Amino acid sequence: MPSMAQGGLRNFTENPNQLNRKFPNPEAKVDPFSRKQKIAQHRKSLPIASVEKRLVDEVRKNDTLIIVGETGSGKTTQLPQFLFNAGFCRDGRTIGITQPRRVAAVTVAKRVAEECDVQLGQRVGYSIRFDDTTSGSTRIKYMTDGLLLREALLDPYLSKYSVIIVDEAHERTVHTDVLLGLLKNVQKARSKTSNDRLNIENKRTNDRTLLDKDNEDQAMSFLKQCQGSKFPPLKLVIMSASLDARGFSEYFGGAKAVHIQGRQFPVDIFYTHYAEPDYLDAALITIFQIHLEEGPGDILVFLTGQEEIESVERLIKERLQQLPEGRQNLLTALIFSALPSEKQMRVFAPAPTGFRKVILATNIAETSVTIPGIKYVVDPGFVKARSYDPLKGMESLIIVPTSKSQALQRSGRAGREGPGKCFRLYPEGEFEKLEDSTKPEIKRCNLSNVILQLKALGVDDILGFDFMEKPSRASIVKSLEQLYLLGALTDECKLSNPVGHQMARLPLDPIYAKALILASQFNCLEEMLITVAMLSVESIFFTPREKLEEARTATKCFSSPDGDHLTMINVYRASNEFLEKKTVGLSKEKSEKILRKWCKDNFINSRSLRHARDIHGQIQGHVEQMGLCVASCGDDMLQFRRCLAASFFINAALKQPEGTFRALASGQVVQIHPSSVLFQAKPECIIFNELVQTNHKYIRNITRIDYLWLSELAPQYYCMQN
Ligand SMILES: Nc1ncnc2c1ncn2[C@@H]1O[C@H](COP(=O)(O)OP(=O)(O)OP(=O)(O)O)[C@@H](O)[C@H]1O
Repeated sequence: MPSMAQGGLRNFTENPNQLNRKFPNPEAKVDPFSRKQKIAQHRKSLPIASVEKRLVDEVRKNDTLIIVGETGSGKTTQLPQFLFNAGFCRDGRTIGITQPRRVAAVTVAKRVAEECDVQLGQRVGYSIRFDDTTSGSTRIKYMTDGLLLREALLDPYLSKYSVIIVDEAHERTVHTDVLLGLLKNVQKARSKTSNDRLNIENKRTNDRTLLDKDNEDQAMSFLKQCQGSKFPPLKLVIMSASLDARGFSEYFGGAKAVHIQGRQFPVDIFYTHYAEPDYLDAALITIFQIHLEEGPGDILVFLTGQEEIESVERLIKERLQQLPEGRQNLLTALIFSALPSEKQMRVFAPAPTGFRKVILATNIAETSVTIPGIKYVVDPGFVKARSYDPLKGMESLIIVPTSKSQALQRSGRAGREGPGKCFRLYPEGEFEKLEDSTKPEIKRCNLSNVILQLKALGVDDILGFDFMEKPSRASIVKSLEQLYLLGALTDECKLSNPVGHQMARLPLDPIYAKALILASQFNCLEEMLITVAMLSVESIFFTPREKLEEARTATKCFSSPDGDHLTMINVYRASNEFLEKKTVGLSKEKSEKILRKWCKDNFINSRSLRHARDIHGQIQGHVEQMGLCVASCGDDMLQFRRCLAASFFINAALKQPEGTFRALASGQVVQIHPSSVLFQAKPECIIFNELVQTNHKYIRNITRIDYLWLSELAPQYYCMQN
């Protein structure tokens, strides 16, 4: 391999339209302030600080307000504090701020608590799935958009909120879009209840004689219905650095949009001269180029997923060893959604003195977060996105170029504490060709989860729901059909009782929620809990290219001839046995260390396994709360495979004469992924969980089943087809 100096120095062109290049470098200043004073000073210096009064006035005057301001201008951290100080929580109500991602909700809440000089969980807190730090005194609450949707199930008027701020609305996650529609309804309902209350009360006091008995009764019954719902109108603020203000304004009936001018620090943007044939290699070279040639500051690199991140991490470590000892001071830190939260938080810890940190991240670190120390961003320009084919009912993940607004958000992660640099690994001309914004997720995903939630919220007419951008009729109909086939909906398209309601309570994809419910009837819920947990993480095995044979031999002892689901159960159980035998009486840290070693010896990805164990515990809590019976089928794996067939019948496939498979639902020709334990065996009939589209259509997570089980266990589908 060529040395870095010879091998791959990239030439970058600098974008002539850099922003605000004249800013002084704050690192050069000696800071005489204490941390508290420093924070106060920092807050005053944010561009948003100069428009505090105007923003508060606009929120007072408008029920819905759209705020667009540069990344880092202070929207997320400051606006809630401005509104709190202006009295928006005076009557005990709360300001809610939604984020598309958990990590943003957590880190921003921590930062704002520190800025307010309060303990997290007091005035300022966060609430995300499985982790709630709020208390009765929380008035500024950061949360994920999905969590607010779940709150609406219990409190349809969202009565405890005076203001809801939908942050990073440009991301247009499916949850954001559903939330926007829902918030519009809540706003209407709340202004109706407050107007009606006002009208009725006015009538009762001013015109008592004109109010006949019936009307009075009606009015009283309405007031009773609204018991506890003396709601002031709900204020709604939509924010982002890069959203299409006009589209949002139109959706909210001509809502006002305000723009906050200015950014805190400049970020210089660089492009490559030519297109890069291998963006991972280009990223690697750029990382080392920065490390060897640029001044101090950490590096943030955007990659598309766990596998890519882990392979770049390995390559960095290998290449570091080729550098002289004094230049090996580069540490890696990883962040992606399948990583447990406490591990994700590690990227926020400063690098030890004398070291530079390189953070390898997915788009989880793209918006809202401030990672202290980041001065350089490396952006290859790709993202893994969901894609859905409603005709085939198939969802897949594909790697696609980012949009302009994503590129802008990524570069915005530098320049938050001082001037920064962003290296885009594509030519400037390519940037111009990118889409302005990302296609809303609701237009490219399976909607069964969303529809289940809307039904549980009492929205029955899904086709008539006021989406900001309506998903296609075909995908709504396909998802309704899937929910019906899973037994979540009745013939009248209402949520079924109890199955539909139970499914809506579980924070999982409907197909997995149903699998758990079915497993309690098949007496194999213990096995299904493990399966669902293991399916929720990225690849459980870790197969380095150079140790392929060794890995194959080591993992053989877990392999089940029946398929990947049973193999996963074997791994999980083996790890349990190992922990029980080897770690009795040891501290948590020691046990974890020993388990990591065991994973390494067995070519198991210890991160994925730990995460699966975590998820397992959380889902088990849910199913126990719901009163499902957690029993094991013991060694009767036939029973478990029948349950898999009953659960995942929509994803069944039959072997074709030439060794490929035909998915029964869509008719697509697919191939077993080489990572599957059934890659060689190729049984006659299988069910699978995932379709991955690269140059081939691969299916993963596969179990062998008997073809006849399909019509026996899923007659609603297979008898209908014949
Ligand atoms: N956790 C943190 N640690 C250190 N500084 C922080 C932290 N969070 C925010 N800041 C500082 O506050 C500034 C404003 O952050 P904030 O998230 O409010 O901006 P924003 O306008 O919402 O940006 P974006 O659109 O990128 O989310 C940042 O540029 C950074 O300087």
